[in-house]
Amino acid sequence: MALKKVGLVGWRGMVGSVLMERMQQEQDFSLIEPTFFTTSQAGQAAPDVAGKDAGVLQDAFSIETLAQQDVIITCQGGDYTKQVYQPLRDAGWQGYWIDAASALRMDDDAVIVLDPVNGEQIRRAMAEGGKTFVGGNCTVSLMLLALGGLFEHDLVEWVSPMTYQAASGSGAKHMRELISQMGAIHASVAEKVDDPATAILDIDRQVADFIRSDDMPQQQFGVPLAGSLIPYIDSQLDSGQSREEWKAQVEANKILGSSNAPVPIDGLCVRVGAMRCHSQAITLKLKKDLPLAEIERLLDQHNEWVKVIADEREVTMRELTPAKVTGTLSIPVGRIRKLAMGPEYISAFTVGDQLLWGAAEPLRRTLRILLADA
Ligand SMILES: NC(=O)C1=CN([C@@H]2O[C@H](COP(=O)(O)OP(=O)(O)OC[C@H]3O[C@@H](n4cnc5c(N)ncnc54)[C@H](OP(=O)(O)O)[C@@H]3O)[C@@H](O)[C@H]2O)C=CC1
Ligand SMILES: N[C@@H](CC(=O)OP(=O)(O)O)C(=O)O
Repeated sequence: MALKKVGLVGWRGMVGSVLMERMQQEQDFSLIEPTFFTTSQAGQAAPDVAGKDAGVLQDAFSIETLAQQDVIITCQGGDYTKQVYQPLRDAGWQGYWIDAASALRMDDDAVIVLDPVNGEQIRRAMAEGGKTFVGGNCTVSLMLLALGGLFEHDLVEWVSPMTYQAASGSGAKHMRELISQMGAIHASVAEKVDDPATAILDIDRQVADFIRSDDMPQQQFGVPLAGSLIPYIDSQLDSGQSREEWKAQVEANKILGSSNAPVPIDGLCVRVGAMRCHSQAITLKLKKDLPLAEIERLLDQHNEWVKVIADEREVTMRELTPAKVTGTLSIPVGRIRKLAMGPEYISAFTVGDQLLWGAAEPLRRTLRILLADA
């Protein structure tokens, strides 16, 4: 079956825009007949992608129009998915649904897609008639790409990822607010910063007073992020975990196909003042004592994006940071060493762009697999 008709929902949002860029870079549009949907601008001109006239924007709530698509890719968010997905299926639509939102991830008939880790599972599901494919949570996908070599060889007894998550995970408005907070802090003390004679403790006091004041922009986050951090992401669960922390074990094990005997994965998720790269400091226990060189070899060879960074100061400071990784598909992993707790206890630090591998890239690669296998 030729799967040409692809409907795109959420394409002008932040994740959707990154997806559009990547689809253009990889010439995905040459393989499909795109239809662009909108929840707010139906009838306006569709974007010009790869010189194709895609007509006008279609109503993203029209079950009838959606049902004409072979494939729907949505980055519109969980509320949209909840509103539209089931009525579309109930109307008899048998097409492929590829989604960035978390709403359907843990459904039995949905596969969480991260093909460098579970490509076989994705292809098997497609061959067996699976129609629902959902991108994983960003920290989960980025962790599995970094540590895939150890999971693949069933070497991991447990993992504790402590995250340093970027503002982009909260959305575009939050990214703007982070920059506003940074600018406002500087503006509040600029003269003193420029005067080398000023006492640093005076500057510090003034900055602290400003950050705590009502003048600090915080409409989106509700609290300061710049000059501070937020040790809670997503909603509160009865388990004591945040929902973001809960996702780590359930989603990672679903991707790994180990939900029946899950690898324990649990840690704290923290928002920091990075723009769009999530970092994770990982403690893991191996099932056996392996030489460091072997651990590094397994990690490095797992996929073409992961890159082991030697545990040396200079290269780590240059290569293993959000500033270096942002806007790229690279997944560096470094600070790999044996911890004092024993030879099976390993540390690692990894960074990844949460809009690329963390959100958009697994979706377009799933479309590619579909197009190749159809
Ligand atoms: N942010 C992230 O890191 C991640 C997000 N996701 C998922 O993706 C979903 C979408 O996230 P995100 O891309 O950040 O959401 P955005 O808020 O950037 O975009 C969502 C929608 O808002 C509408 N919109 C209204 N005004 C504008 C505007 N000025 N510019 C662009 N779009 C506008 C668009 O819909 P329309 O054209 O219909 O009006 C757009 O598709 C999330 O809800 C989540 O489920 C998944 C992984 C990571
Ligand atoms: N919760 C993530 C971003 C996100 O959208 O995650 P999910 O797709 O699991 O809802 C963050 O804040 O960094």
